Amino acid sequence: MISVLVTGANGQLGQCIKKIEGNYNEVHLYFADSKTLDITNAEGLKSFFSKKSFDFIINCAAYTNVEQAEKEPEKSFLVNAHGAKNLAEVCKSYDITLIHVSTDYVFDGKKRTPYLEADTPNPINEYGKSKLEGERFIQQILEKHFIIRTSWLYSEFGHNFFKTILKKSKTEKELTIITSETGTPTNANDLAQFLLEIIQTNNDKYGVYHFSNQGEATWYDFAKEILKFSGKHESIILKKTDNYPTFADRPKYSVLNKDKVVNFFQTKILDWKSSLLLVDRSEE
Ligand SMILES: NC(=O)C1=CN([C@@H]2O[C@H](COP(=O)(O)OP(=O)(O)OC[C@H]3O[C@@H](n4cnc5c(N)ncnc54)[C@H](OP(=O)(O)O)[C@@H]3O)[C@@H](O)[C@H]2O)C=CC1
Ligand SMILES: Cc1cn([C@H]2C[C@H](O)[C@@H](COP(=O)(O)OP(=O)(O)O[C@H]3O[C@@H](C)C(=O)[C@@H](O)[C@H]3O)O2)c(=O)[nH]c1=O
Repeated sequence: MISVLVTGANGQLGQCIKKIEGNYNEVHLYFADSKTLDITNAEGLKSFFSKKSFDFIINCAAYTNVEQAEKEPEKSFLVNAHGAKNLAEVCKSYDITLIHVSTDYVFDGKKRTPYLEADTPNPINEYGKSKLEGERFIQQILEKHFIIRTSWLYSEFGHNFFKTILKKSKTEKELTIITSETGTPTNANDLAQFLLEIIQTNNDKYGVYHFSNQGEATWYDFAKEILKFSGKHESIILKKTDNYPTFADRPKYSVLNKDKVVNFFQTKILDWKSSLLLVDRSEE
């Protein structure tokens, strides 16, 4: 039995992992939410790990409010950088492999072809800067790590663009959506499955990997497909804009190149539009 701790378990990705728990008989998952295990509390972590043992940690704990991070960057750094550092230290002490989730927002968006793992990050907002610092702490402290950068996560759980558009479509007749940012919407259920596949392969190909769904879209394209998905595309006016006012800057282009995960893990990745159709409709 492989013993795995999932931190930040009540978040979007944590809940997607919980949903598929039953498909992996050889993996025992222990779910810890932010109250049970605060990754910023180094002493609390030491006490927790002195009583329990794990082979892997999947770190789903993060500060993910991109807008708010501009106003309180210290909170974003506390969780995304120092929390990640604390976990790396614990993993080193107890010989645990850390699977850490990071973001396309570590890039500045100046490229026009999909970002490779070898491309130099240059985040343009506080959330992205804090996530990059977290990556760097892990790389400095711990050999046995997988850093999985993903993008534009959505699912039936938590807060995400998909759910925002569904909610807005219930009360508003018209939506205005940005066309000047291109990336790849990623079904968090697909990512959850990939993370458990990494554990199952039990390999030592440590390092940084990019995982998202295939293809690319603007937020406008994504909103259009969400409205189609919910059958609202004929009743709501969808307007394009290239300037939606926000506190945080976002990369204009953040599509991730997935060749490395496809080659190393032989994983099959769905196109973003096909995967959107598979989201659980009961939560709508
Ligand atoms: N959402 C997205 O679009 C994307 C996310 N990512 C990355 O994917 C990962 C998962 O994201 P997602 O599931 O969407 O995020 P969520 O915001 O849905 O979940 C994050 C979870 O972390 C918990 N958390 C916050 N602070 C702490 C802490 N100090 N100790 C323990 N837990 C804490 C939160 O708990 P509480 O609510 O109680 O604070 C929450 O349950 C993150 O690393 C994120 O950076 C990458 C690309 C895109
Ligand atoms: C709600 C809304 C947003 N937008 C714009 C604002 C912004 O530029 C873009 C995305 O909006 P959001 O704020 O929902 O998404 P955002 O929080 O930026 O999403 C990001 O979250 C973090 C956690 C990540 O790691 C990223 O990969 C990415 O998923 O869409 C519109 O144009 N119209 C709208 O009605």
